[in-house]
Amino acid sequence: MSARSNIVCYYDVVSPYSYYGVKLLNRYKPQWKDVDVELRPVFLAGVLSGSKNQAPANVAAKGAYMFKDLGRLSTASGIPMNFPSNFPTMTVPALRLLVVIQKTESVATYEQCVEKLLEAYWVEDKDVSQQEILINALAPIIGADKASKYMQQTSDKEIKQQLIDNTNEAIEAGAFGAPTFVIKKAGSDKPHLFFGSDRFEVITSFLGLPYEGLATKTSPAKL
Ligand SMILES: N[C@@H](CCC(=O)N[C@@H](CS)C(=O)NCC(=O)O)C(=O)O
Repeated sequence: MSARSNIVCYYDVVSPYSYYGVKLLNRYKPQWKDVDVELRPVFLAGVLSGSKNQAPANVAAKGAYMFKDLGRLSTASGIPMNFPSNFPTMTVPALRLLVVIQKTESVATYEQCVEKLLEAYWVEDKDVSQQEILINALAPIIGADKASKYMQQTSDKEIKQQLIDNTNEAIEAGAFGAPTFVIKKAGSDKPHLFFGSDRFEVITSFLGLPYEGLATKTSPAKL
């Protein structure tokens, strides 16, 4: 049991709402005191099948709606998004790479790498299924040598297992999609699950934290 509240955000790079979830979390986080936040990579396809759910894009009407909703969310939040030309793509190499980085680098560096790979896919339309593209994207943050070394480590049994464990942990917590937030209030071990990048108003009310809405004072939407 911790004296601080705790938020674990389960995300996949393939998930556009995970992109918004992580961006918004990073935007709000500096205003939140006494809260620990962790970004934990999961394989969304595994979460969907493990919870007997299916991807929204598999339902034609949901897929069409989602496409419009993502554009509106970009306008409302001031967070840029360009729908990638190869959607969905295989993100397991990217997720395993982030598992290695989370185990090896500082929290700040890991979080920068998460944001960078999400942006590579959701803003720059890079094919993040390709090892070379992942290494080049992370080189400015951790250096090309380390990025290549970490990429080699993605074939380690322990790293593959960690991604499976993260995914199973999310399913066991009740996740059925991404982003999923599992939250424990300060002084309690009881987990509470919230689904979606649109739940911050409810999450902050639940934890008694400040929340300024999608377009904060500092977001481009209000400039
Ligand atoms: N309303 C949510 C939608 C999140 C969402 O649709 N996530 C997709 C992955 S990008 C998913 O896992 N969907 C499962 C479902 O809708 O059941 C939000 O704004 O974040």
